[in-house]
Amino acid sequence: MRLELEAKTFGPRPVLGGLSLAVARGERLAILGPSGIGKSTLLRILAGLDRNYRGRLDGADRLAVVFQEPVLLPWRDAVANIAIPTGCDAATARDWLAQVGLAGHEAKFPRQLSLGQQRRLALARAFAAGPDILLMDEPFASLDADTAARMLALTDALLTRSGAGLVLVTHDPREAEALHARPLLLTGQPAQLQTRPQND
Ligand SMILES: Nc1ncnc2c1ncn2[C@@H]1O[C@H](COP(=O)(O)OP(=O)(O)OP(=O)(O)O)[C@@H](O)[C@H]1O
Repeated sequence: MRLELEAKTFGPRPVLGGLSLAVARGERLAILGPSGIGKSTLLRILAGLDRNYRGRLDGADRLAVVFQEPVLLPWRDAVANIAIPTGCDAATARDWLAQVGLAGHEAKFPRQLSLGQQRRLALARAFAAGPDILLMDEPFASLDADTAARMLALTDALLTRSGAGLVLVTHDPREAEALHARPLLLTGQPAQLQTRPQND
C-alpha cells in the first residue's frame, strides 16, 4: 500500500503535512514520535478509517488493525471473538488461540482475561484474518515489561511466519528494534516523516 498525503487538518489546525509512505508484504515500518504529534491519525488514514484528508491511498492489500485497547466482543467467548469477525471455523480459531499461548482459555469471555491475554486474543484475531499488512497502534503500551517482551517476541514470530508487512505506531524505539521495523520519525508542525539517522 502507498499513501501520498498532502495535508490532514482537524478544523483549521494542520496536523500532518506532506508525506509519503509505502509498505508491502514482508516489510516492517515503525512510526515514532512524541505524544500528540499525529501518529494515530496517520495510522487511521492508512487503515481507511479516516478519509477526510488531502492526498491518495493506493493498494488492494488486506489489512488488519490492532489498537491499544483490544476492542473485543464482550458477550462472546475467545473462540467466537476470532471466528465471528474473520469468518474462520472454530477449529482454526482454537489453533490461533494456541499459537498466542491462550490454549485452555477458549471458552472465556474477554472480561475473564487479563489485559495481556486480551491483547494476545486481539493479535490472534488480526492474524486469523490473513492480512497482507498489519497496522498496530501502541499495542504493547501499559503491559508489564515481561509481558510486553513476550508479546513483542510473539508478534515478531507471527509476522515472520505469515510474511505480513507491518506498520507499528509507538513512542518507544525499543519496540521498533525488537520487531526489526525501520524507524520513521514524525516531527514538526504540521508533522512530516523523517528517516532516523542510522548510527552504524
Ligand atoms: N478527532 C479529532 N478532532 C480534533 N483533533 C484531533 C482529533 N484526533 C486527534 N486530534 C488532534 O490531533 C493531534 C494528533 O493526535 P494523534 O492522536 O494522532 O497523536 P499521537 O501522536 O497518536 O499521540 P499519542 O501518542 O498521545 O497517542 C493531537 O493534537 C490531537 O489532539
